[in-house]
Amino acid sequence: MNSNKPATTQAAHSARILDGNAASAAVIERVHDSIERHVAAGGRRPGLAVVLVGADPASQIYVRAKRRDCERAGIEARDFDLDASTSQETLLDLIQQLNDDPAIDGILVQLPLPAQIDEVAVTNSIDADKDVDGFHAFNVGRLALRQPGLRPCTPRGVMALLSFHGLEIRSKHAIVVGASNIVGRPMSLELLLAGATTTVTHRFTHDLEDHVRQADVVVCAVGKPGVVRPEWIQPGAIVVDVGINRMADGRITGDIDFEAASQRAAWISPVPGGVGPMTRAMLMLNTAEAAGLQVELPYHPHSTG
Ligand SMILES: Nc1nc(=O)c2c([nH]1)NC[C@@H]1CN(c3ccc(C(=O)N[C@@H](CCC(=O)O)C(=O)O)cc3)C=[N+]21
Repeated sequence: MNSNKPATTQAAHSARILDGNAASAAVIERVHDSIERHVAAGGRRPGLAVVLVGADPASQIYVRAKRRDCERAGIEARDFDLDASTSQETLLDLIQQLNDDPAIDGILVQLPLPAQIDEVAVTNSIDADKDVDGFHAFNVGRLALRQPGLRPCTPRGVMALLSFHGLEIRSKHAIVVGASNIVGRPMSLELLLAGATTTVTHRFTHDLEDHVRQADVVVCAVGKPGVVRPEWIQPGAIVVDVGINRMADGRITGDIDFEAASQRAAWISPVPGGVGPMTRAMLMLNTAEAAGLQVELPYHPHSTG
């Protein structure tokens, strides 16, 4: 990554990489092992319904990657590609069928949805026990109350990425930058449950710099580059970049200047190859768990006690 830089600079200051590709492959392998054992013993192969409404190019890329992950995990993917003009009623009817289908363990409706469809109505129409995205109000409530339930894939994936690299965050000061429904807010709950002292900043925060400067763990989920400046990062901090931004040349980059932040952080997640693959691995894990399987993880999860 820094191969065009002098080796001395690299050795003295470069952060270690939170390798999402390696961690994701290890998780998917364990999911696969668990499923193949289950199937060999006469069990039914877990099924995941992937519903895509419309042909948003980014969504198509993610959905294609999820289908590949299902093949690697041994999950049966059932694809439902609906026209962009699909009515809410038609989508709710499909979800009802999938809720009632015993061969389907997980239902994922790719977001964002077209404007004529109410995302909240759709999310809450999914059987909470098949809600492998963890977006249903029941599951968000269970997470907040520290009850067992399906958890949102990206925050769960961030915790798994930290665990996989042996990083303990209990009693550390964590900051979450961004407070969205699907990343920032559930991320703050995960960190809180793992015992981090957790600060959440968002669009109305005035003193972002001061908060970042005090953080041992920085999770950035803004969705645009440059909001968190690398010089604010405390030397030795753990930096997790959840942002995925597409540049003019089609390549993707995170929210944080990776090269500059690497000179200060002890650990940093790259984009691509950091949180993104973990989100997808957690989808496979959630689907196996929704099917009632126990998966032996390749790491010790953060204790939430
Ligand atoms: N119901 C629903 N659930 C989601 O989980 C969901 C969604 N809707 N809508 C869109 C976002 C986005 N998202 C990504 C997942 C993986 C990568 C990923 O694997 N990224 C690769 C690179 C992919 C590339 O090159 O484009 C990486 O970071 O290494 C990216 C984005 C899931 N989302």
